[in-house]
Amino acid sequence: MTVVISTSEMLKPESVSLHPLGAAAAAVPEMLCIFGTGDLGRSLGLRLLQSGYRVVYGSRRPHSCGPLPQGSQVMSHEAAAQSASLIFICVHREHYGFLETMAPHLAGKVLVDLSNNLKKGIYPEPNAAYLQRLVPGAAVVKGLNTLSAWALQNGLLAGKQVYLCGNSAEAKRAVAEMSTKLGLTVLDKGSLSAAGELEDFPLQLFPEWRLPLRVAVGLTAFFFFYLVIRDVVYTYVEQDKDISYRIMVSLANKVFPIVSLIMLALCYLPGGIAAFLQLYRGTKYRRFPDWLDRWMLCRKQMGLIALGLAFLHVIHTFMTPTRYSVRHTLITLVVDEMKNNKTTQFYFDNTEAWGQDSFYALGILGFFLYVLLGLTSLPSVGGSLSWREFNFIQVRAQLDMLYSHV
Ligand SMILES: NC(=O)C1=CN([C@@H]2O[C@H](COP(=O)(O)OP(=O)(O)OC[C@H]3O[C@@H](n4cnc5c(N)ncnc54)[C@H](OP(=O)(O)O)[C@@H]3O)[C@@H](O)[C@H]2O)C=CC1
Ligand SMILES: [Fe+3]
Repeated sequence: MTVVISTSEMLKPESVSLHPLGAAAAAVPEMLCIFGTGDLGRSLGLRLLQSGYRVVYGSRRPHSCGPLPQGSQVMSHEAAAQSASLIFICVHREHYGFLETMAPHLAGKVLVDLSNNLKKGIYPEPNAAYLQRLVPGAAVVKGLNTLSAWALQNGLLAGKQVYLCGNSAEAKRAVAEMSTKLGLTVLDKGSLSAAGELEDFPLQLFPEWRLPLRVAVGLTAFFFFYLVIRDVVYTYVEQDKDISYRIMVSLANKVFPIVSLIMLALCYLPGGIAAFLQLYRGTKYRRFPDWLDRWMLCRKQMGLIALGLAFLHVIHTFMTPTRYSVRHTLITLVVDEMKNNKTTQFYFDNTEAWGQDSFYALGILGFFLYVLLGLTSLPSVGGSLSWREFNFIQVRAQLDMLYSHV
């Protein structure tokens, strides 16, 4: 939809105050400008309109730029810039050149740089610093670049954390106010020199999962090869028996609980080390060493991996009696007994029955406590417990689970 606006209808920049003081000004929704009518521009415009703002697009081709959110206006870059004091730059960095030529029109404006790069280190300076160099008279704010057009389009913003940085406190405040109105939680990352860090965020793939996953894969590989050699290869060499089929279930079912318990220990160990370190240093106001910091930051992920492996262990254990090899062994035993007309193997051993049932009962209890630990670690659940309640469940569940399993 294209709405061409006459100059008289356009709001003059003086009247577009970011902090409307008068009641009259408050009645007119604030006008925000978006440069670029691509994916991000359109989704952001839609969200802003739904949050009660008015939106004007600045485009190279205002008359043929395709469908835009209903209620928005579209003009040339210059005209659009005049009607708002906050401008979102939804254009790729490669095309920033045109902003330099229109720098006089942008003096005194707040420019929000949302751009991302495809790879780290393609450009010598961050996109936002480049933009500030092209338009020195404007206040550049880097931020919101971790949002996606998809999330904006679908309104998946509530409580999502976004980062901002910029040299002008006033400009940052204006962008932060707007972001809060969209339902976002804003974290100020300081001056524009943090822009590079912000531009790297979207390029990271689950950063807090990397270390726990590496540890889990490393441990799994180690125990797997150890058990293959100890159980399969050794049996083959010593007894000339091929039991390699056991790799799939029996062996895996030995690896899962081992790695799971180690991961669980690794999840709670750094908390203990940190507490000892604080006692040793006599203060809690000194930074932990880097390795401990990194370890502490991925505790939740370690715990979740431990829970996942425990879950696999449960499924494998319940599946054991249904396996061909187990059924074959049992049937062979029965047939042998019948052939020899003996029933020595098949008297009912009460102790054995007690043993197995207790084994399963404790296993189920252990797994239940594991899940309880996992659930209380979720922020939404943990947040509803008092510190004492949280501590009680965490400590008790850990101890009981270890006892029940060992
Ligand atoms: N898509 C996403 O999910 C996200 C994108 N971003 C960032 O937002 C920016 C835009 O992304 P996106 O909307 O996906 O890209 P698109 O390619 O969809 O849109 C870019 C827009 O820029 C304008 N443009 C293109 N070439 C030029 C030029 N030479 N001079 C001036 N304007 C030009 C066009 O608008 P017009 O024709 O109206 O001038 C075009 O629609 C990028 O920097 C990207 O990194 C950041 C976070 C998420
Ligand atoms: Fe077990």
